[in-house]
Amino acid sequence: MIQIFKDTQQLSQAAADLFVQAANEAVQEKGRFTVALTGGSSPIQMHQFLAQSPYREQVPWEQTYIFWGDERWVPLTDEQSNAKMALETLLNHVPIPKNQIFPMWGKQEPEIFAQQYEETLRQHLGQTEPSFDLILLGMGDDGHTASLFPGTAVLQEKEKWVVAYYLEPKQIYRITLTAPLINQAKKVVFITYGEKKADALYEVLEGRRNPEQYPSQLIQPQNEAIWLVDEAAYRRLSQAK
Ligand SMILES: O=C1O[C@H](COP(=O)(O)O)[C@@H](O)[C@H](O)[C@H]1O
Repeated sequence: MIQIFKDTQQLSQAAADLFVQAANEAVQEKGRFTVALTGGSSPIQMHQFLAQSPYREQVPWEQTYIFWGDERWVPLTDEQSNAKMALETLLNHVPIPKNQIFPMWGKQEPEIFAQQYEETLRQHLGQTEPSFDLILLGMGDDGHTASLFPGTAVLQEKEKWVVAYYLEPKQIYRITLTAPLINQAKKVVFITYGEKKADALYEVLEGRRNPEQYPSQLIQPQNEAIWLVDEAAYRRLSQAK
């Protein structure tokens, strides 16, 4: 499902609304809410809404468990850290217990950390049908999502939930949830805006199937993904209609 917004403020507010709704539904149903945040710049405005009234009071923070969809393998003090961004724009401003926040960063080797993160997820996502209540995703100009980058081996992963690997072009380790786990989520929301995303958005949603080049095509959750896009990102799709 695609929802189109005039500007990033309206789009980010809609994302915050979906967050509040998913959180309350999950807590009503089973007493807790598990969510994976996205990194990059796209979620910042949504975080700022959630950190302020009236949104701040509408989220059951005491019952919320925060994970990440992906991370650059850098300490929490590094400007590249997705967790640092989320702490500064959202998590440091809301009453969430600190032991319910699970950044993708540790002192061990990234591959070992990935295995341990998966074990932690297995303890939190439920036994019978393990799934996140909500996964937020962004999309890069190249069609990547989380750290599922074009042409990487992680795109073929069928078993593991979390994978760390060296991303040669960017000269950095990345750690990411895999498509099989993302697709088990109860709700997946993409936050995508800006002219620079227009070509990739078109290819992902209307182009021929080619997830090696456009990994966002791998995201096909049991319940349809919700794409929140602005008019600039939607431009090529609107021309095609
Ligand atoms: O590297 C990453 O990029 C994508 C897209 O970032 P954005 O700045 O265009 O929003 C992001 O979704 C991912 O979490 C991040 O690690």
